[in-house]
Amino acid sequence: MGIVEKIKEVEEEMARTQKNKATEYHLGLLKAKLARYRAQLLEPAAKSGGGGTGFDVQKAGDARVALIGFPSVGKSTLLNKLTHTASEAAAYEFTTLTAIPGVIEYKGARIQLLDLPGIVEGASQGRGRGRQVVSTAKTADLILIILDATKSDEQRRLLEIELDTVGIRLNKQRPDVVFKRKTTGGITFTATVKLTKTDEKTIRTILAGYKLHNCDVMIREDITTDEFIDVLIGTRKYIPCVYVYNKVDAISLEQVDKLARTPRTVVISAEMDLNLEYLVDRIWEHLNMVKVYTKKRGVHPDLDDPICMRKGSTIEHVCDGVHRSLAPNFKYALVWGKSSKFNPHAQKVGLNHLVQDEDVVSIFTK
Ligand SMILES: Nc1nc2c(ncn2[C@@H]2O[C@H](COP(=O)(O)OP(=O)(O)OP(=O)(O)O)[C@@H](O)[C@H]2O)c(=O)[nH]1
Ligand SMILES: [K+]
Ligand SMILES: [Mg+2]
Repeated sequence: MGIVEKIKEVEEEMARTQKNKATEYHLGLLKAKLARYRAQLLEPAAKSGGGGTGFDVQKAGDARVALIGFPSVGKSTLLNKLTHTASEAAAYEFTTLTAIPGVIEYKGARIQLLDLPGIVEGASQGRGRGRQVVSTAKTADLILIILDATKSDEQRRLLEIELDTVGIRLNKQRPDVVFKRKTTGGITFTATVKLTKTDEKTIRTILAGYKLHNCDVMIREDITTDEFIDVLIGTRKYIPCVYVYNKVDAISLEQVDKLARTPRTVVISAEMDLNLEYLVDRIWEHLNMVKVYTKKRGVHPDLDDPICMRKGSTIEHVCDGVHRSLAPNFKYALVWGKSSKFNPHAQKVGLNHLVQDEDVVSIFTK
């Protein structure tokens, strides 16, 4: 039996099993099994067709944004409008057959935008080029889910399922769980908060299902059973996403207004150039980018050429952004701005100092 059939079997068993206290552990086991099969399905070595590798497009710029959607929702039209790239756009489905990169230049940052083939329901199971598309999506810092405003909203849920199936967790944080494998000593289980959505017994059942008999588990957040399995599997990607409804030129103002009020949603018309600047602003915001200006001694900072990094970056990242030789020869840095303890005055800091948006940094070497 192939993995796809095995998955189907487990899914059917889960559907048959009534959800109650008595079946909770059994369902937990099935969930773990399902997660394992799905992980296998995406391994490059899997025999069941396709493999799990994405399109081979080199990462470029300061961040990567992937366009995901069903065929003919306007992904290529959008790429062409936002970047100086020509990706074929046409009225028939599956116009785009591979990944086409373009670059958005914004606030001194270079954001790579990836146009991808349309995916179909079941993409994650290997239908169409779906597996390659969703694997490529895993490499993105932000996913734009492109939706056709003239079509049913079911498309959004279906796309979310496809991405979830390949291990992409949209708009979620990695669960706050410490998990350590050991060679002896059995299982140590600690929860620092009250667990209302899962319990110790379920978790121990799952650990047994994975043949994990020696490990430390410390749960610091009220997680679900599924979230615990995510931690065990370990290869989940936590990626923010923005829902983009295209073709709003073709629906009523009332409908546009309703869509626009949904969280994390932007309404646009790629063809009519509606709201595209606003979309780029939101892309920037959700990428959580910070830009830092560097300053040489005795001169003003260079405001035209900031270094752009993801939020959570340090002085070490700033050094690497200037030149590879800088960090190894680093002595100290002076930082002005929000991250300085003495703002508006400078603070002397080391490589581990976290920078904030619009900081000015001077680096001193040995
Ligand atoms: N009314 C309207 N039509 C649009 C808009 N954007 C794109 N289209 C049309 O939608 C059709 C599909 O556009 P594409 O850009 O090829 O769509 P795609 O998502 O890249 O399609 P695939 O590559 O086949 O998956 C074309 O006929 C476009 O002219 C829009 O904002 N409004
Ligand atoms: K098309
Ligand atoms: Mg296309």
